[in-house]
Amino acid sequence: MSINWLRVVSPSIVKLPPLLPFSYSSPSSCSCFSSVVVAMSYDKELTAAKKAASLAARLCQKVQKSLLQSDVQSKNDRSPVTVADYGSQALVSFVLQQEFPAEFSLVGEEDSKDLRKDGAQELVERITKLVNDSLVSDGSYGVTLSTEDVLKAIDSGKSEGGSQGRHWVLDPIDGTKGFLRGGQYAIALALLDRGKVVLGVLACPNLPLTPINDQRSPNNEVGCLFFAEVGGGSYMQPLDGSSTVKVQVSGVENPEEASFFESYEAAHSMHDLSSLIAQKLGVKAPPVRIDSQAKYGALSRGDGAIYMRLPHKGYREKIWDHAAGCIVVTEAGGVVMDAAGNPLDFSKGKLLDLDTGIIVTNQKLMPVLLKAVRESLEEKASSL
Ligand SMILES: Nc1ncnc2c1ncn2[C@@H]1O[C@H](COP(=O)(O)OS(=O)(=O)O)[C@@H](OP(=O)(O)O)[C@H]1O
Ligand SMILES: [Mg+2]
Repeated sequence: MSINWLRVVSPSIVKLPPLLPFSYSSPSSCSCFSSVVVAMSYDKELTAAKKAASLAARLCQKVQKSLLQSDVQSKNDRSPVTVADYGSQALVSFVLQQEFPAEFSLVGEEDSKDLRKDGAQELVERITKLVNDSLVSDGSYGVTLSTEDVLKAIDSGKSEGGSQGRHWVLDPIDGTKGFLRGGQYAIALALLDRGKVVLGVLACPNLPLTPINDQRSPNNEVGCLFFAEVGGGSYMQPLDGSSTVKVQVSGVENPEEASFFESYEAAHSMHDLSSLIAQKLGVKAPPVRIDSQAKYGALSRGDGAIYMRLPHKGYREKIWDHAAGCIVVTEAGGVVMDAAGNPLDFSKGKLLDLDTGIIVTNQKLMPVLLKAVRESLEEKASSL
């Protein structure tokens, strides 16, 4: 890796030290894991998670490429994302089970119910072919899966998670709308150990390797893999597996200089509320709207300083939409909280039990962001 390349990428990306062999006490502000010191290494799990997510990313890239090249694709045809979603979950599940046959539990977004219905056979065959092609190109396992093997691998994701034992947490394609649009999406994989997120991997096939909106360096090269292990920092490498860099969140202290991320889809986050909060903070830059947990990845390397996710009333957040992103950001020095200032609790099963929304920023900006969020929520409530 050349130092010049590092300089171009971002001032907040610094040279890579070797990965630490053991985890150590986490910063008290970190919301993803325990403040108890646990001398535990998850290196083997991290290596497997990176491999699984990278393979799944390649599978998804292949499907998205053919989707975008196809001019007969109807706007409402969700079959490409369906095939890639299930294929990604089957592949990740298969790889993790091969690596950890003794102890395996996966909380995945998908299950095979719809695939077992009449008329789904052709879909299942397409998924199986994609998975087998990926396994052949990897060459590690020397097996060919049957359609039933693939359905079983998908269904291994039925765990409920919780506060006991270890559970993998997977969003096989986070940002399905972005995937269909040709925009951002992510394969998000995390490991919970006794209810705490201890590692996370975010494969973002369409995220530029250089900072988003950087006028000086064109975003020609895309495909980022972010990964973090508790106590070991956050890292990014190109999806092709070359040079790794350590990443850090933005050090911006003046909110006027901060730019913020939010969901691309207005249905997923209240853009009017985030705009009010940004106004209170004096943020000058317009919002950066991108799909999926690619937002956490981009924030972890300092592309922007704030991420606000403020779903409409009644929406319940799922752990697979935040677990990997949360540890990637906290290990990069950031803070992830709900809108009331509580850390996220991943030990309660598939759902997060939280107040109003999720906000993410660096340690310096969090108090002012929380204040602006509280005031804006009060104003919104009194105007109803
Ligand atoms: N109504 C509503 N409110 C809030 N969030 C919702 C809602 N509906 C869905 N989702 C979840 O949002 C995930 C997509 O993440 P983003 O909102 O960051 O990206 S995007 O703007 O939708 O593209 C998306 O993840 P995927 O389903 O994996 O794509 C959903 O889990
Ligand atoms: Mg999702």
